[in-house]
Amino acid sequence: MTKSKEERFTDRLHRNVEPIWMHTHLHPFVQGIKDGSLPKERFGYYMKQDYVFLKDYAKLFALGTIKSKDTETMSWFSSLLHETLNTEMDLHREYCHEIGIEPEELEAEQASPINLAYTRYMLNASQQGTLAELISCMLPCMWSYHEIGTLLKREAGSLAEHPYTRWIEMYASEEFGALAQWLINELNKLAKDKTEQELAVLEEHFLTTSRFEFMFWDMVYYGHGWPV
Ligand SMILES: Cc1ncc(CN)c(N)n1
Repeated sequence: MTKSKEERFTDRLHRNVEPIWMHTHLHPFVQGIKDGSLPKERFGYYMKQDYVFLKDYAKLFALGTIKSKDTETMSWFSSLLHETLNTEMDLHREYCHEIGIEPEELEAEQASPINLAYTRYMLNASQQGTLAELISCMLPCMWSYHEIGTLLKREAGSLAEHPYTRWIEMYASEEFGALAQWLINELNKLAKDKTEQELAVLEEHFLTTSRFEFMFWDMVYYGHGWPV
């Protein structure tokens, strides 16, 4: 009889959030990207809010270098920071340019309540906590987007005339997947020395930020802003 493969810590994390991620994949905003039916103005609002999000999200990678113990780990975080600011945010700048959103408008965009709550949660937990806490906060962002991109690429059919081809291609790409995979591997390494109590804290961060991911899609779809 073959021995079943040992479960990694991130398998456990993924299993716990599967219902949330499934709802995320089926969210009308994500489905609208897939079939191209999402109105350009809605996509533009998402691009602007996501740009604000990424400005803060990128700071987590800088914090990652501060909390790293060796130059190889520092170098990975520095690549993640560079890719986010230059490759991923270039996509946002390009889409905004095409939609007619001026660079000044993009730079001046203010975070919606959900956006603010999500980034403040991650920045706070990452500043106060360990490197493992930092990665467990940031991981649903990278991992769930790669899953979504991969699924959409498989399900969308021809992307030749599709309005959101570049978005799908970026998040489905091997390059993006490799960055998410590095974070997964790193978290599994760090988890090996943790007590069950410490693992439960990591699990909580992963669950909370997975919920925020869903709420972010919901926010850009329905346009939830400040009530007054
Ligand atoms: C809200 C959100 N989550 C994740 C990603 C992928 N970096 C993103 N761009 N925006």
